[in-house]
Amino acid sequence: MSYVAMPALPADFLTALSNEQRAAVTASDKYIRVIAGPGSGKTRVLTSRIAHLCTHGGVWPYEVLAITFTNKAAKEMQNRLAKVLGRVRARQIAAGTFHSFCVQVLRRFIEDLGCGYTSSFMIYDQGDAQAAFMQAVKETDAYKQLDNKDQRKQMLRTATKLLDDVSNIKNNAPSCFQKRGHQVVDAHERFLIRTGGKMPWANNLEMHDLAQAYDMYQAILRDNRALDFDDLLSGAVAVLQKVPGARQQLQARFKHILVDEFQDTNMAQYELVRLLTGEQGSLFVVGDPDQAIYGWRGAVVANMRESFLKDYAGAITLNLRDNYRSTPEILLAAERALGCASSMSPDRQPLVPIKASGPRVEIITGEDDREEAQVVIDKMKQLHGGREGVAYKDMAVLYRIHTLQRCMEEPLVRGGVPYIVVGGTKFWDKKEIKDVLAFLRLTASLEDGVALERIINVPVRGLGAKGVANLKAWAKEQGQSLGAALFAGHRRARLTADLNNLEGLPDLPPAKQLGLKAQAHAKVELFRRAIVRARCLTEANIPLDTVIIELLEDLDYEQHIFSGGCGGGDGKSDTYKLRWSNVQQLRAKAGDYSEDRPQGLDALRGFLDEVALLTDADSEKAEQAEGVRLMTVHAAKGLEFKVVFIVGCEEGILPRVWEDQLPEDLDEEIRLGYVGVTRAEERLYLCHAQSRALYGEWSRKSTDVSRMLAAHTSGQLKAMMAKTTQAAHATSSRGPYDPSDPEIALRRRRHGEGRSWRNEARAASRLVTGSCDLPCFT
Ligand SMILES: Nc1ncnc2c1ncn2[C@@H]1O[C@H](COP(=O)(O)OP(=O)(O)OP(=O)(O)O)[C@@H](O)[C@H]1O
Repeated sequence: MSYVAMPALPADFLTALSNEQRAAVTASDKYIRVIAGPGSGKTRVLTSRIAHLCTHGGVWPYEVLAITFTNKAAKEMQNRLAKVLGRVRARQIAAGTFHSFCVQVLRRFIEDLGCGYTSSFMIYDQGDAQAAFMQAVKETDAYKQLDNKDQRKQMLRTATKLLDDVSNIKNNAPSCFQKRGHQVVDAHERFLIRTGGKMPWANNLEMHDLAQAYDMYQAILRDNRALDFDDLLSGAVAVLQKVPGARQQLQARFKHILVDEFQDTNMAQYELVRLLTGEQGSLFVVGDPDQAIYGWRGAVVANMRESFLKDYAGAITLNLRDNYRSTPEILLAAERALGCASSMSPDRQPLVPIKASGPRVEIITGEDDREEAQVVIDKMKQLHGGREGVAYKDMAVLYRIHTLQRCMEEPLVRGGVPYIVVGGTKFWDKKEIKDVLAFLRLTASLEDGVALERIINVPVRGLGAKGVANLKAWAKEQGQSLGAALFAGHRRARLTADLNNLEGLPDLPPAKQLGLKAQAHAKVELFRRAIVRARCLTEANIPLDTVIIELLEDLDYEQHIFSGGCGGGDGKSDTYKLRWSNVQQLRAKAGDYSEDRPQGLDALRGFLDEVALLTDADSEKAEQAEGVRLMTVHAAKGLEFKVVFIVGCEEGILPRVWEDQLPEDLDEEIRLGYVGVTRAEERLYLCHAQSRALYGEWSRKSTDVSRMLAAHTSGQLKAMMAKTTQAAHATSSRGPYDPSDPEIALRRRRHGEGRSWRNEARAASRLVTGSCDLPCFT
């Protein structure tokens, strides 16, 4: 597998570019939009343009802001640039994701907004936000009015979905920071009317209930001095809108802004870029509307398609059409998949393969999902053990939904094929890691109620729900949050000379006053002292990893894991060793992070920020480790593999189809298929099962083959394929891709003669009537 090899930039980096890439790198226009197909070298272009600006354009590195899709991409970009500019200059380039950039803006300017937040705010990740939102929903009238327990449960279950709505609302109403719920919901409604979207929450809560939940949720965040991911964006937008000094400072610094994956920007991100660019800045955006796959989380493809040209007078458009990644056969499959969409960009340009012809795209048909998986695994073994000797790490299995991961895992284990799940249960989502992070968050912010709630009874302190409720009631009596009440007087605490103990921390009130049993009371006191001691050690600039060792020892956390407190048996089992080694890894990561930085609370907060801002694509799986990669198509965005298997190419799975689906949602599913197909460099296998059990169903149900796969195999396309591939294959030593190949024909028959091929026909007719351009392989 290559996690898209970034180009090493030699001093003469311009010569390594194609003509169209060089045109994009050297263009001197102020506003540039580059529409770049998959595999066309966006990353190379972005990196080279920055190098060019700094070496030939008289630009200082610190004047450049590069917004990348992942933090990892930003780091790699800086490493490559170091080869041209030198490490010191490369480090001056501000490169990161939208969220990490916004955190920096907010740490510096949030107090100027006068919204009550200080620069030491915490960042709530998805899990924390969900916990806070559950609490908020419970406070709504709609919830309280339900007297039926099942209905209440149902409402809480849908709260996760509602949180997505809230997230979309925030992202589509860029001026919403700290506004009231009804204003924000109204703004979102106007946005939806304007863009023809539908009200996502209508079947769950009325609008005023949603507005109320929104207000409650924001209040919980405020009380905990926390911001969620979406607040980071809208907060930074608010800074740029309302703090003229900040805006001027940032505009004066970032004279050259470059944004990758522009098709996936939401309204808040678009507005942020607009404000940062101002009148004077230059803006270079790269993206591909055909790979827009994040509409469901608020991305607005029109930002790239239309708004950019309207908002930036004199903007030019350049195209990168050459595809360096995939064989013509794979690109043909990609074009066909995309041809199933009901609409496409009017300005889209077909991909041009640079690679020579390769093996044909194969269809794998299983009678059921077990057989599908088995055939895939047999194929992997054959490729690995055969003449080509393809390494397992160069193969990927992509799927639309996580459930399909499980169908693959067991046969992989049985077949002795090593594999790595990318973006599955991530290191950072493991229970023990979440616990330790909650201890650290509480250390950094003693009022963080969500972190406190998670670990108030971890390791077990005999509190139970009643004990916690009594503690909360006690805090409420004093008009304080639980954190504020528990840690009151912490400022008076001092470390003893040997750093082992605390002096001056006032004791908790007696057990009776807190409504606790004596033993629980004593344990809460120990817990409290452990956290305050960790805080004092941090403030005394003790290295972060040492603070973690001390804290976990004070809390006796290893014993907690040893005795199965995190699940998975007692100390004899491997689970204990695994969990404890995860904790050790976390400690080491904290040590690495803080190694060349000043210690103290800022280092702790910086480390927690970095962790909170990790994305799936920042996955830390060792890139060189052997093993087939398993991941969703979303997680595969931006990656490339020699061999790709897309499993579950069935209607309802890829594309996912649901009731009331809007045509644009279906088109996004089709684009997702296109993204999947274009990850393959040399070999592509489109796989499906004729019957499948999904979502815990006991029996397998028969399936319809995906329209994208059907479009690929359609007989009606044969003539066109022959015509369009002729030129491309003229220079190839191998024969052209031939769908009439007996092997495929056999598989198709096996798939079921007489089956309704309505999807195939529908897709084919769209192509035949020419509603999409076929690739120009000339
Ligand atoms: N001028 C070039 N010469 C040779 N190889 C190139 C050139 N430009 C790009 N490549 C290679 O093409 C592959 C695809 O490049 P890259 O991953 O940057 O594409 P991309 O446009 O970001 O694709 P996607 O949008 O699909 O993620 C990489 O392996 C890259 O090294």
